[in-house]
Amino acid sequence: MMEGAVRCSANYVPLTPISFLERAAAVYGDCASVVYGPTTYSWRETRDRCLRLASALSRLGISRGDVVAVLAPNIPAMYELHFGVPMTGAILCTLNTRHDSAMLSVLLKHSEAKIVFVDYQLLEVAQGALKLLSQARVKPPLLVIITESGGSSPAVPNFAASVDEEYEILLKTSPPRFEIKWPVDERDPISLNYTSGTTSRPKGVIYSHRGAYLNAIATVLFNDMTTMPVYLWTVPMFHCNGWCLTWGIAAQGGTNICIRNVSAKVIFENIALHKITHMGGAPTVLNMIVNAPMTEQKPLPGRVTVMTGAAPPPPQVLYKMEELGFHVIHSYGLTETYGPGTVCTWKPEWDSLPAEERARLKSRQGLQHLGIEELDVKDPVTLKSVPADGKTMGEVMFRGNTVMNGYYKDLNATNEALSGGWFRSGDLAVRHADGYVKLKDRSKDIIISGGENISTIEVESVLFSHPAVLEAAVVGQPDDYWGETPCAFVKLREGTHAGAEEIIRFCRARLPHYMAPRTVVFEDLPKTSTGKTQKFVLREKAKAMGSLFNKGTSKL
Ligand SMILES: Nc1ncnc2c1ncn2[C@@H]1O[C@H](COP(=O)(O)OP(=O)(O)OP(=O)(O)O)[C@@H](O)[C@H]1O
Repeated sequence: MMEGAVRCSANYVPLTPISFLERAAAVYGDCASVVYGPTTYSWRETRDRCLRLASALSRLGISRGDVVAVLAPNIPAMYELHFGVPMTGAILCTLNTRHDSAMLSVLLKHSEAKIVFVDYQLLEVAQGALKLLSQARVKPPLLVIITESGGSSPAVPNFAASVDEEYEILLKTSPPRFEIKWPVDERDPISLNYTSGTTSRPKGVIYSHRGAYLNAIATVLFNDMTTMPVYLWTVPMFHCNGWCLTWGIAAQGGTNICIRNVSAKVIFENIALHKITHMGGAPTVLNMIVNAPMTEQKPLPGRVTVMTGAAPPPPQVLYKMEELGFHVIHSYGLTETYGPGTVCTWKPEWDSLPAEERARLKSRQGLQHLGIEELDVKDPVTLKSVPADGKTMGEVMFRGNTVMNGYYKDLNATNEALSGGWFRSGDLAVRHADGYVKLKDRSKDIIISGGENISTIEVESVLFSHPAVLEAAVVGQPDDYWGETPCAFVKLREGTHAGAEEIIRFCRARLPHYMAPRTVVFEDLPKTSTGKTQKFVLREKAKAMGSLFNKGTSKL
């Protein structure tokens, strides 16, 4: 340290998003913080409720380092837990609302959660998980139910017999006087996020107060969120803490519009009702919006910025969103990068390009946001950067302050993921001449046919441009001659028709012959709750169909 410099509480405070709430209550005290149906809280009330929650938690025995889990949709309690739990020094573990009892019991056991907060509509699945824990002689966590009306919800028959506490009653009976347990070190854990489990068993990703603070700010900045945004909660808060905007909205004193279920109708209604300025959604949500029947669509009251990510957005969908007047921001990241890690920063000189070209440029994943020091596409063995030629593929790697602390109880996996001083994403990409990164595939999804790499994302974007195609996913089908051939799973728009031959012909006219699907299956696509297609399910199906070569068609 330079002579004369000191480090003390006057000039150094560990970074934590808890500060966002403290400031929001001071600066935006009377402004709406959380709206849910007829209920509206102000920032002062939200802070008061979070402090009550923290004092209730400590009364229930929660202290620094404990894990508190929650299984709930985007309701006010879910939002409050993002502050109330860290205020006690504990770690918030948000569970995926689509998990079954078996998976929940695995995650509850792994996380060693002391308490689990459960929305009343998810009580049965949670109780199933607790029963499995008891059967395995693991002490189940205390169950706190969240009802809609302070413990007397008729939707929960005799809940008193099956749960330990009720959320609103806990809040009512706990004083708002609570001495916040600030992080001792800003690297202390704030949350535990299990990955979506698209390609493997979920891994417990540890977020720190510092990383959460920085990623929330970076995300607010690249979403052009000025003071007091009105944010519609279409992204599940359980997914990377709502892409860190649970905390980010507090940083800007915004209003959180909570909704229990997401549909095009609900989205358009809420946008009009609350004058939404920002929202987010995986490409499947955007697809839902652009395909909404005219009767459900409503004119936008003003500029609505939509952050998309979690899966590759097809240019066609981006194009249609802009046509409807939405301003789309494309970001890419992983649970391990606190959700958003990149942004496809828009350049003014692109404004004058044709709409389709603009969508193509925007479908690229872009470059690192402010919280990430460096993003690179590298050879995974030599760690050499690939040339910016738009062709050479490498693995996307991240380095910076918004990369996870590690995987909970899995040091080997942590060391592997962070080896060489970079976080290895497992995603394959190229770098374009302007430096922007374009994802080609997950390394587990890429198809290798006759020694050539086929980017399933590229084939899917061609399929999406077919007027009858609503959704599409491409996987490798084992083939005795080629190794693998592309197999497309397609869901058609209602009221349209297209046969397999036509789809194949359409792709062959727009792609090199070897990249066009050889097989087309028409059916609904299996999805995770975070909007990703479960390609492993489709791969199994394609495998079960057997090699085309044996059927004498593969050499076409
Ligand atoms: N904008 C995007 N474009 C393309 N793909 C994206 C984008 N954003 C996220 N992804 C994909 O999502 C992945 C991250 O997903 P997430 O961390 O939610 O869990 P998961 O990878 O689905 O789960 P698991 O690791 O258990 O399989 C990225 O590695 C990438 O493949």
